[in-house]
Amino acid sequence: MKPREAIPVTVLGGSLGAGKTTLLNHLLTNAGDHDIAVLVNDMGSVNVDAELVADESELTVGGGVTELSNGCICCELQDDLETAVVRLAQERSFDHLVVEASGVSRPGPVARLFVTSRAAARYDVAGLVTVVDARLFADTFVGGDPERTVAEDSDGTVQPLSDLLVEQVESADLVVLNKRDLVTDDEVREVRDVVEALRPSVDVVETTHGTVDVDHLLSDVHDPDAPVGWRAALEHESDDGDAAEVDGSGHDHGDGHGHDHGNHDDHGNHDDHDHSVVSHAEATYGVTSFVYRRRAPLDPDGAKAVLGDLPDSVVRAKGSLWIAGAEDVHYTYSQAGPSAYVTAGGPWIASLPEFEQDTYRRNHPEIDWHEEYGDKRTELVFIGRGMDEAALVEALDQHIREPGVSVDDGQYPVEAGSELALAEPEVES
Ligand SMILES: Nc1nc2c(ncn2[C@@H]2O[C@H](COP(=O)(O)OP(=O)(O)OP(=O)(O)O)[C@@H](O)[C@H]2O)c(=O)[nH]1
Repeated sequence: MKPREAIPVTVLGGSLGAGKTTLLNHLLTNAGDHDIAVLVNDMGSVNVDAELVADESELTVGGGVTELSNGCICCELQDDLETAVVRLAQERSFDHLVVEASGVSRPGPVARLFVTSRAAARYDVAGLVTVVDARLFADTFVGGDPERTVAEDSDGTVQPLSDLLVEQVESADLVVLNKRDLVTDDEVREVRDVVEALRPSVDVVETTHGTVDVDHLLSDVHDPDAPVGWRAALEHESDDGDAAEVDGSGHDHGDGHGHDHGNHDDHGNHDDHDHSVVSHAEATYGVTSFVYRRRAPLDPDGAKAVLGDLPDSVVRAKGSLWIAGAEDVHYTYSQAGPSAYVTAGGPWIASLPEFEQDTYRRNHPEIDWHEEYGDKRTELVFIGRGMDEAALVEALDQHIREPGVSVDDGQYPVEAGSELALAEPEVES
C-alpha cells in the first residue's frame, strides 16, 4: 500500500538545448507555495545544469538540488536514481519532486522507476513533461529538410535525434512547445499537427523561455493509457477486421502503453479509449496515417530498399515485419525522420510448439489469428505529411513474396534484440 502522503513527481524531458534548465529556473523562481525538490541528470562528469539551476534559485547543490552526473538516468544510472530519490524522501520534506532528465533520456523508463521500484512506495508520477524545441522540431519534421543530427549516449553510441524527439513526444502527458519566438505561426501550427499525430490527446502549451504556468506544469496529468499515434492507427485497422487491405485512418482505439526502443510489440490490447488520430490535422495540414498489412512476407532486400529510404513526407513508421527466408523471426520496424531500423524479436507465435501456441492464444483471445499463417504478417503504420500512400503501397507490394519460398539473404539478424540499421542520419562534423 502506498502511504497517503506519496509525493508527486514530474519528469521533465526533452532534447538537448530544448530549454529544460530555463524552464526549471522559471519554475523555481515562481514556485509560490510549492516546496519543490529537484533532481538534475547531466550526461557529463560536471553537472552544469545543476549549477545553473542552483545559481538562479535560492536552492544549493546538495541543499535543494540533487545531481546525478556522468550517465543517463534512463539506463545506466537507474539504480542511482532509485537510491537518490528514496534517500531524498527520507532526509527532506518537500511536496513535489521535479526530475530533469538529460537530453538523451527516454522518459518512459524514468517514469517506470517511480512505479516499479522501491521509489514507488514514496512517489506518484504526476506527469511526463516534454520540452520541445519548436525550431528544431520544425526543421526535423515539417521543413522537408530534416536536420541530420544525432545525440550521443554516455557510452559513446549515437542515437538519431529524430528517434528521441519522437519517443519523447509519444510518451508525454504535457508537451511544452518552447522557443516559440523562433518559429512562425504557420510553422507552429504544423508542428502541433505532427505532435498531435504522434500523441493524439496530448496537452500542448506554447512558451518562450519556458514561462509556463507553474500550477499547470505541476498538475496531476499523468495517463499511462493515453494513446500513441502509431499504435492507435494500427488498432483502428485491426478493429475493422480486414487483414489484407490498406486503409486510411480516422478513429482508433489505443492502449498507448509506452514503447521501448527496439521493443518487441505486444499483440494489440484494446481498451475503451476512442480518440481521433489525425482528424483535425488531416483537415488542415495533411498529417495522415495509414496501415499497410499483408499476410505475406517481404523480400529482405526489397524491404531494405523501400523501408530504408522512405520519402521525407513520412514522419513516423512502425510495425511488424515478416521477412522471406527468415520465416520464424518476428521483426519489428521503426522509423523516425531520417533513421530507420529493424529489430529481431522473438519467434512468431505461429512458430512455437503447438501446445505453447494454444496456451498463448487462450491467454490472448484478441490476437488476430490467420488459419494458415497464424500471427505472421507484414503490418506497418505510416504517419506523415502529404504522403503518397498509393506509391508507397505499390513500392512495398512489389517486394511481397509467397510464404515459404526460400530467399537467399542472411543479413537480417536472428538473435532477439539485435538490430539492423536501414537508414541512419549523417553525423554532423
Ligand atoms: N530563442 C530562445 N532561446 C531559448 C528559449 N528557451 C531557452 N533558450 C535558450 O536555449 C539554450 C538552451 O537552453 P537550456 O535551458 O540550457 O536547455 P536544456 O534543455 O536544459 O539543455 P541541456 O541541458 O543541454 O539538455 C539557452 O541558451 C537558452 O537561453 C526560447 O524560448 N527562445
